[in-house]
Amino acid sequence: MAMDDTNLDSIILKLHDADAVKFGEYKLKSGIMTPIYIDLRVLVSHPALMNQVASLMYQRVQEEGLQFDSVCGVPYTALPLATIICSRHELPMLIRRKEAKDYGTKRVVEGLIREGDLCLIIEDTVTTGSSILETAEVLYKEGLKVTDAIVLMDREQGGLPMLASQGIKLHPIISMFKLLNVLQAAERIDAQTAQKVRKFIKETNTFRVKENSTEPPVAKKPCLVKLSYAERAGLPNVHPLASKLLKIMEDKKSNLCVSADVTNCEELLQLADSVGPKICMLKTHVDILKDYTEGFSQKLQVLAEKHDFLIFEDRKFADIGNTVKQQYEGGLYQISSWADIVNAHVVPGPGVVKGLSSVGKALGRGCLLIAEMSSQGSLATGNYRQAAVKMAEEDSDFVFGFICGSAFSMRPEFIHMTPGVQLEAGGDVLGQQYTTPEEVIYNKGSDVIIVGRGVLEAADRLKAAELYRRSGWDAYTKRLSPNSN
Ligand SMILES: O=c1ccn([C@@H]2O[C@H](COP(=O)(O)O)[C@@H](O)[C@H]2O)c(=O)[nH]1
Repeated sequence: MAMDDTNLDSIILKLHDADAVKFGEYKLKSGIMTPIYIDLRVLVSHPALMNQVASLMYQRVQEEGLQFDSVCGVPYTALPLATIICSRHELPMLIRRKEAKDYGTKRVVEGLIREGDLCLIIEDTVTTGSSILETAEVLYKEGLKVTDAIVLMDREQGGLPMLASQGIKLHPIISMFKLLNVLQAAERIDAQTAQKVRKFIKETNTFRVKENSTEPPVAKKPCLVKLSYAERAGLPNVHPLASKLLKIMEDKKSNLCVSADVTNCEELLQLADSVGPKICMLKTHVDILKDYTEGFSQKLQVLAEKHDFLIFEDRKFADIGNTVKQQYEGGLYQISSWADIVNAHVVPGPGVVKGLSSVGKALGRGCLLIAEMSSQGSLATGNYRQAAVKMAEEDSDFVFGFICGSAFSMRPEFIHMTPGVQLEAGGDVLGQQYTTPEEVIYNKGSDVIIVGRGVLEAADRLKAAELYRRSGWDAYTKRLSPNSN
């Protein structure tokens, strides 16, 4: 059975009959209101149609000549589609859990996993492509490769080029414009409705291919962050503070955070004023200051405003929710009143984020989770990073990134920041380990370099900050260049 237009048209009309295509006012996952909603969950009540859809999807797999070792449906709507395809054609299937069990095997992907196997993703509807990316991220972490995804319905709002930029080629069966044409021709909708939806789709494209780029979006080797900081700042799900930081980084051409590990307020303020134009963020350890006063944090905020950088208090909260809430808003330092960003260990579990969020969210603050540490012998290894990702995804209205050694989240709205950076790789006598800006930003795909002693111990701190800024920025522009992989 070839996928001819008549067959496709008849499936579109059947989907409309089954109420899988709805016109009105609906909210998308991104929060945007849409005049058309595709609800393929209804397919489970229409087994004949479900079978036809699964056939169409498999037909596409064959037409494209896709080679793969296993198939994984994006939970939950695409799961029965993947099951039908795998059962009919005797293909090994993987099931991605949305929530890892906290008993038994604790697996996030069920089925036989062999390192390096290629997995084909099956999805019902694509808008921005973020759900496919989330599933691909989980599969990557299990050691699998993902290069292709088959989707029944592409809303044509940027998912295809966004996924291409991340190394995944999307194969849509039905496009939004095709759907509208068929429904209009069959007089299921009038011209005005069709036009309104077309206009909406055109105006709400969530991904822009770089201007002056003549290249079509082609599938590249999977790369975590091929988008520019500016592009990521405009993503629909990005945290407002992450968006602000990404814009600052783009405007100031700086992915440098200076770690102001000095012990008196005046020196810290002088440092902030001096290196301010070179940095996107200043990191503090307020509890090492000998002479902290409330006036100090006010002056620091003035400097942050003057030089356009964010303040990150590296407090590393690590207690139960009720305690961190008090540590964050109260005590001597009243951190929540002046620090844009704080961070937390994931050891206590989600309560630590909930406690901090109960104070910081309303103030527009944000949080980073410590997924890895730069110190020798750190115990934050293995599943630890995965736990941090899960916690970040559950509270992404407050958590917007990670402290880590390399980028691992496939969600471009999360920011990765890496400490332990100097111009020469090495370490100190107390177990700190250093890598270079090039390694961190270009090879490891992280977004921000955090530099302390590399700047603080230099004879000329401003000159050193400029060296690190340039080094970090050059590595970032190299990463974005079309020839890099
Ligand atoms: O894993 C981590 C987490 C935080 N840090 C902090 O970053 C700076 C690094 O200072 P350097 O002088 O550049 O070594 C420091 O404030 C640490 O507390 C880290 O190093 N590693």
